[in-house]
Amino acid sequence: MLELKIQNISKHYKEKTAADDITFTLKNGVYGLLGENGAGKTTLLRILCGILMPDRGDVTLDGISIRKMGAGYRTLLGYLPQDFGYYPDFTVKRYLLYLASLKALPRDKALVKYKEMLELTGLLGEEKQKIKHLSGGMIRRLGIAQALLNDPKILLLDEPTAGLDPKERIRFRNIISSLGHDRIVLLSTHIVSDVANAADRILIMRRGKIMENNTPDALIQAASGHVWEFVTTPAKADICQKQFTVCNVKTEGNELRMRVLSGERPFAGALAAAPDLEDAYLYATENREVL
Ligand SMILES: Nc1ncnc2c1ncn2[C@@H]1O[C@H](COP(=O)(O)OP(=O)(O)OP(=O)(O)O)[C@@H](O)[C@H]1O
Repeated sequence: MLELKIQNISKHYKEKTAADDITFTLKNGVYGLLGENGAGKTTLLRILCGILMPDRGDVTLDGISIRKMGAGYRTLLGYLPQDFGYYPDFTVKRYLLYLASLKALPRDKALVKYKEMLELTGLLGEEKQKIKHLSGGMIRRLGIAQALLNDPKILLLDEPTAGLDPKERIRFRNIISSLGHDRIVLLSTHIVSDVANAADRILIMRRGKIMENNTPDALIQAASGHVWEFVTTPAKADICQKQFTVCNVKTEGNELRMRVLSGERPFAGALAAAPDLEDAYLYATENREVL
């Protein structure tokens, strides 16, 4: 099993710190990289791809620096950038075969592989369609198809569900879940539900640092006892918004059902609620200064 080690990685853009002494190890499985916009996710993924040099630290695969591996590393890698470049006038088939040739796949293998990828991503039948005529969701699926052409052992996906409707998100999540058995999959997103079911581990990134690296269950467990629900009036809800981190608000007739984070029971009538991963993410990031 491959072991991708990220060791003391730092990256600065002028005075901005995008990666701040990051250390963690990836093995086979699906990892969700969660963080708000600007947390440093894209920077980290680009460093893992070897297309961005860190100021400090190193990334090693089975003990060998990826800088030294060069092209050998790239053959093991599949990458879906946030804004992946595609050619609007290319057909789906031409695009995938073109990408396969860039990845140095022999033609006969490419012809088999591109069909397999179309099947996996639900695009079979769209071969002759020009990319500019595909929906946003189909283009994203085409993005994952190209990233998988060389059967990569390391798959890096940067915000793959951005702009997708709920049905496409579910479709995408199902594809991701099926991929983590025999490879490293790292998926960056700021949407918790994108990784809630698919990820074996969750990395939470904030201001260039990895604040948490744990299983979803362990994160949920840590938030246990800190999530409360109660029904209140709109006027009182305003006060609560200022007092607590609010996980959710739902209208119930003239009143509001609030779900908040609190170290102790906020009111006599508040009931302890079982945390979900969204609550756990808020709990892990709320009021915690990044050291
Ligand atoms: N080329 C650059 N020059 C200057 N600052 C940059 C550059 N690239 C990123 N940054 C800054 O570094 C920080 C991390 O950016 P990055 O794109 O890695 O975050 P992100 O978590 O991927 O955010 P998003 O979800 O918005 O893409 C941000 O504050 C960003 O403005």
